[in-house]
Amino acid sequence: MLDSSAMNKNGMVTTILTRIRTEPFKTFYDLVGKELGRGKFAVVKKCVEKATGNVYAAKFLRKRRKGQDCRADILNEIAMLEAAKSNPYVVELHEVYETSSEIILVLECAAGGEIFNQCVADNDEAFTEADVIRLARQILEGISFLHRNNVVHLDLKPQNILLTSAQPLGDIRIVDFGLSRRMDDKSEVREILGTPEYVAPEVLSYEPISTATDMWSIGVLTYVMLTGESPFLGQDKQETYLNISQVNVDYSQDTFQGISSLAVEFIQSLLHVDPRNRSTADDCLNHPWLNTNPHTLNPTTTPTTLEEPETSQSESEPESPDSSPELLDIPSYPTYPGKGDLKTGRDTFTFTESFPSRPEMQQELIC
Ligand SMILES: Nc1ncnc2c1ncn2[C@@H]1O[C@H](COP(=O)(O)OP(=O)(O)OP(=O)(O)O)[C@@H](O)[C@H]1O
Repeated sequence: MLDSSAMNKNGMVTTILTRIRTEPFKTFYDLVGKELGRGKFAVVKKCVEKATGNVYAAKFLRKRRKGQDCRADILNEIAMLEAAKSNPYVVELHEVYETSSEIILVLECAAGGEIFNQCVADNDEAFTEADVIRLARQILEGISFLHRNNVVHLDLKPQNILLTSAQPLGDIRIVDFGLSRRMDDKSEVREILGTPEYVAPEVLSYEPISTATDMWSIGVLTYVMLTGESPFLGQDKQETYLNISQVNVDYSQDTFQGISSLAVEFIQSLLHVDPRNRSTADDCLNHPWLNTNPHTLNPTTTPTTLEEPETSQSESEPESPDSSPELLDIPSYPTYPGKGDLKTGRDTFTFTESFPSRPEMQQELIC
């Protein structure tokens, strides 16, 4: 459990237990093969520990980003990984090195790559519903562990769920704790960050963030894993935000062809505007969809129309987009968009460009 005294006002923790080594990384590791992946400020490369021959993934994180010192953000990422150390579904942190310009996280290597690849794969390589049930259980066990330890991930998406092997299909590992925060009962965390397609409505409306914020993303993630389509992705970011704030989701039989109605119910239990109405990770683990023999599941018979936005709004729900100050910055509101054949995009953003009404937040999110 993380020590709350080590937490700053935004839920960031910068006190870590891991010793940061300053010897040259290459004295102990050889870089091998091609890059495993990259994000905005990091590149991840496969490496072999010379002493043991063990393979790891070295994540090279730049300390300076857009002219700002972001070492504290990296320490926070390390602290979050430490908090999740004993969970098998969270990537394991082996060692940390530091140079004048970078911090290198030596992580367990998840050799099967991102589940994103299978989400957008052609039919024979795409996940079956039985695969999704098994992987969703693992994701939820990892997330339930994080939430019990007061950690919210805040960037759950198919690019941050990796596989130990792709074929045969292995187990999942949750990665990228760069946006993760510690929650406690005493302080509220409100931040504008995440990846537009996966981000929860309360993030867009600058309401407090909670463990339920991750649960929304799990609803989106499950949708993408089952259908290969991103439920809220619009033609541009504004349309995506509008789709999210109105919970404009296509649950049509066309989209959910051959998928059980229990799966649809499971997703619906997560995609509620009001975070209090969303299932928790433990509720999800008890949901019948994850506890039924996949071979006995019946394909869906859900309606073919777009879901109506939720009508009864509580205090914490954003009101209609017209009265939401953040969304008022959006230049024009499209009417309900036709979804067409949208596939999931892979861009990661912080919302620095899209919320000009919150300069103080933008400053914070420059990293
Ligand atoms: N432990 C790992 N094993 C194998 N591949 C990894 C591992 N960690 C990360 N990767 C690959 O590198 C990519 C980038 O890693 P990660 O998301 O942690 O970087 P990031 O810079 O924090 O990303 P972002 O800009 O999305 O915040 C991942 O999507 C994945 O493809």
